[in-house]
Amino acid sequence: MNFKYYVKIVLLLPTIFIVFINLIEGIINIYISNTFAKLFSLAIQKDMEVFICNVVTFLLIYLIIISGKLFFSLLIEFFKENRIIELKKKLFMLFLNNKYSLVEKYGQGEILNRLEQDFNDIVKCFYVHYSSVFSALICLAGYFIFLGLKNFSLSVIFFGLWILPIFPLFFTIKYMNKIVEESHRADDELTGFIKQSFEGIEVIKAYNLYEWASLRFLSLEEVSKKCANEMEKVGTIEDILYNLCNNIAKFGTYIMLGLFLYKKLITPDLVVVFISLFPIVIDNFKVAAKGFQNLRVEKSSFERISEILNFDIENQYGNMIQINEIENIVFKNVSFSYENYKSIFNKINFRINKGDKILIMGSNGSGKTTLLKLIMGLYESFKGDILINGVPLSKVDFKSFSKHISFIPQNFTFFTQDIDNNLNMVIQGNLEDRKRSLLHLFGLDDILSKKINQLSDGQKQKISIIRGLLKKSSILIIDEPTNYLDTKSIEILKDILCKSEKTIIIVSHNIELTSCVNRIWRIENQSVNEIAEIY
Ligand SMILES: Nc1ncnc2c1ncn2[C@@H]1O[C@H](COP(=O)(O)OP(=O)(O)OP(=O)(O)O)[C@@H](O)[C@H]1O
Repeated sequence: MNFKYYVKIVLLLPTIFIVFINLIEGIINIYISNTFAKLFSLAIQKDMEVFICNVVTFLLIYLIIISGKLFFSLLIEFFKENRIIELKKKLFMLFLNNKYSLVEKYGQGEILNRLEQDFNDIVKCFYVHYSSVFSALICLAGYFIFLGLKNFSLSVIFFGLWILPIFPLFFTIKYMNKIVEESHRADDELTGFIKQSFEGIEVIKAYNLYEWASLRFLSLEEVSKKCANEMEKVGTIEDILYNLCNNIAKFGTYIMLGLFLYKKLITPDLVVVFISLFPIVIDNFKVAAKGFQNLRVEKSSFERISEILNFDIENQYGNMIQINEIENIVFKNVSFSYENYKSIFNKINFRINKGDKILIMGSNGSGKTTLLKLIMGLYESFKGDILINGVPLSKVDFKSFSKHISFIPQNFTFFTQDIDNNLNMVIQGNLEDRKRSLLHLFGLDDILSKKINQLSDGQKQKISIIRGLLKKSSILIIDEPTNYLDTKSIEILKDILCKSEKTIIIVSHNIELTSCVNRIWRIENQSVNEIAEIY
């Protein structure tokens, strides 16, 4: 036979079978309800006490299930709200406490949204999972106490039949997991692209990228839709298999009940209870099995959150050695690479002494900024030793260390729109005069009335430099300060750096700055070479 037809028949068979079973079920239902009515009146007449007892116990099981579900939902809500706040707080504290690797690992900015979403998914999954397992267990317990004590082997046979429908779910779990993961990825990419487009709308307009952006959106949307379709397909197959097994179990139950009733092994009121319990047990098992399925899908989210919630800030960052003054910073055989990327530094060695003025040079991407961040103690995942006054970085209290460091980054990071606030937040004591004189020196006298986003890039760079100069610190670390500066401003900066008594580490391609440094380093081939030492 043609393979295609064969496949079609195999796929059609379950549907035909389900229609057939439903048909028979309908006929049986009419017959059973008819018979029940007769048997009931007989049962009530025969043993009213047993009948009432059975019905009350059955109602009790229902009550426990409903109140249990309510209890679980309240518990989870309580747990969720508290944990989400705890999660945010912990994240914030972790980032403040120099767990910089986390920022690098999960991406700045995105992490909070991502983790909160993960967390909500997990809580939802846990709620569904736990409350259904709870309901299924109560139901089963009631079932065995209620019926099992009267006829244990009979109860086991029915139990075996009733759990039959959940087996197909376990076969689809693996495939479903893969599709759900792909779907998450596709959704993330689509959302990321929309966000990028919003942020980069100027570029899209300036370069006339409407068509490209629309096409990119459509292609990402298509992938997203494809995943959603796949999920729906697997869901349908899952439903067909579930319904098939469900009907087989129902069919088997009815036949056996009829048989036992005929042989007088059970009483008619027990038959009613068996039939009423059937959908409760099966439905809860199904939801519980689905809960397991979701739990597996959410495993990676769960791991991410656990890593953060289980991180013991007190132990990790408590009892650290305080740094009162930085005498020297020593790198011994330090190697570093960003997670899963090729090595940036391979066994580098150097010593920075108090009062050194070091210029770091190197081609784009050679690792200059990375080296500055390593010196500032921002990364924890390096190999080798970084020693502050001879103390390993891992034992140094980060806050007491960073107090001595001032950093002028390559990009402009400001925390409020108010220029004066951005400067004042780093100032200790009364430095109003110094602030005014620096602003004057860089030609920014009337700037304080403006907002950050009203400044030109050169003016922003100057504010960033002034902020770095205003912080009371013994080490000044500067990353490419001259990108947007005019020649006059470069001269002013050079003059300030030359006169400064601070330890200065400066990354720059600007050769003019060499005149006021005593050491020049070049980064190449994953190593740091001292190319000049000037006394
Ligand atoms: N977060 C990161 N994850 C992975 N790789 C990174 C990350 N940050 C930087 N890199 C890579 O590390 C290398 C060094 O980057 P770094 O910014 O230190 O270079 P740089 O010498 O300062 O460059 P530039 O002169 O362009 O500013 C580059 O190849 C870069 O692609």
